[in-house]
Amino acid sequence: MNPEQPELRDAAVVVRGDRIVALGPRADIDRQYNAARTIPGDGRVLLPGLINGHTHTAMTLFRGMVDDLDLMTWLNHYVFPMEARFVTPEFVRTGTELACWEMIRGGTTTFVDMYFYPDEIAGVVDRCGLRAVVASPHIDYPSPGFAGWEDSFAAATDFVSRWQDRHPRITPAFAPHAPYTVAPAHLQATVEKALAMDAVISMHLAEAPAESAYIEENFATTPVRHVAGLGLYDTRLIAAHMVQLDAEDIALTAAARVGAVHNPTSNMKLGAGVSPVPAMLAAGVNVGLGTDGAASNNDLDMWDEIRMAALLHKMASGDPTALPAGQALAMATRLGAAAIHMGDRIGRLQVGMQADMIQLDVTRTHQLPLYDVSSHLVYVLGSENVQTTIVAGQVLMQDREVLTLDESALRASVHKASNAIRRALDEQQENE
Ligand SMILES: CSC[C@H]1O[C@@H](n2cnc3c(O)ncnc32)[C@H](O)[C@@H]1O
Ligand SMILES: [Zn+2]
Repeated sequence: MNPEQPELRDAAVVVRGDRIVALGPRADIDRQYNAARTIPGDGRVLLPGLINGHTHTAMTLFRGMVDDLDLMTWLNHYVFPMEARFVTPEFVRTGTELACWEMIRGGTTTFVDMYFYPDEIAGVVDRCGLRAVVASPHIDYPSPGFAGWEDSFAAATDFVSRWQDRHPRITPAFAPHAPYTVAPAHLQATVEKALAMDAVISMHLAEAPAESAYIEENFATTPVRHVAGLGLYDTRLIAAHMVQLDAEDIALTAAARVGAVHNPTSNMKLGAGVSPVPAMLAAGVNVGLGTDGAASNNDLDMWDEIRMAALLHKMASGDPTALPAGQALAMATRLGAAAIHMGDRIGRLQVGMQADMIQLDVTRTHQLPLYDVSSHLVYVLGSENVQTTIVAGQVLMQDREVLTLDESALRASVHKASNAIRRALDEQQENE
């Protein structure tokens, strides 16, 4: 994933503290360094850790709650009411731990989260060792813990000011929900605060036809031009979805260096449409990949997203050369890092970069033979091949054992939280 350096075979990487300090042929490294600890790499591919550019981690507890609906029905009739009823700090702690467990097992080392009770999320990130952008949500309607815009925006501002530059692996951010749930004046207020505090903004943008219709009817423009006109394109914006775009929107996005995060599984499942990813990449937009929440996916497996993206754009364009394997892989690593405004720190195996790395086993009989590494990673392997997950030089999983979370305690908490949700779903079914 370092475009200047070809794939290395029989190589070694040296880590000191949280950084990569050397990499090259194993024989050279062995001569120059006397490592205190060595992790063998025979039969394994070493890659930069995967970057999930858009998710709602605690929604793992809503996995499979309701399926096969369009975005607005799913949100307004099911998700928002269930969130109002069940989302508490404890719910978020358990759901985020479950998500982090799944991400560590699947080789995701960085994620961008937008969910309620962000201090709980930051606490889990601190303990489990992952890296995250934790974005504090604000929305014009009542949401868990808040009556509406005023208090949710005040809490987001407080969260960003308390976490900015405080933790080496946690980046706080603002999260206005979407252009159809946050008024223009409130989006402008977010821009002012984010610029003053040098903070990132993460938001849903141009996701589905209903959003475009609402913005066209109320503001006579597209969602992208609407938010760009309010100043969001002058900030370090991470725009999730970016499906409903025209050529002018794409040019604006490229020029503003706005990061776009493509969520192929969620877009397909909610019938939101096909994001013009090949056109964005051709225009120079940094396009990353995300899972969205487990309630619209229904997992947080980035290998699925990589493969879905590579296949979806071939099918949608009728062009089998669209989004080749290497480009799909770059979207989950190097390009994804740039899309979330962290391209100087993560996404590449290179001296000076953070030591966020994963090892995949490539020796399983049913997955043989291996001819081309990129092709194999995208079209053959999956999360079950990830053997080792390392973030900032700390080993979070070795030989598929997660070292930083307690699996049996986590299973008990998930059981407790999901029992209450199951009872509510049963009641709802009885009343329908
Ligand atoms: C304010 S961010 C958290 C908020 O977003 C909701 N959400 C989850 N997935 C999506 C999506 O694809 N589009 C729009 N909103 C989404 C989530 O349920 C929370 O309420
Ligand atoms: Zn989302």
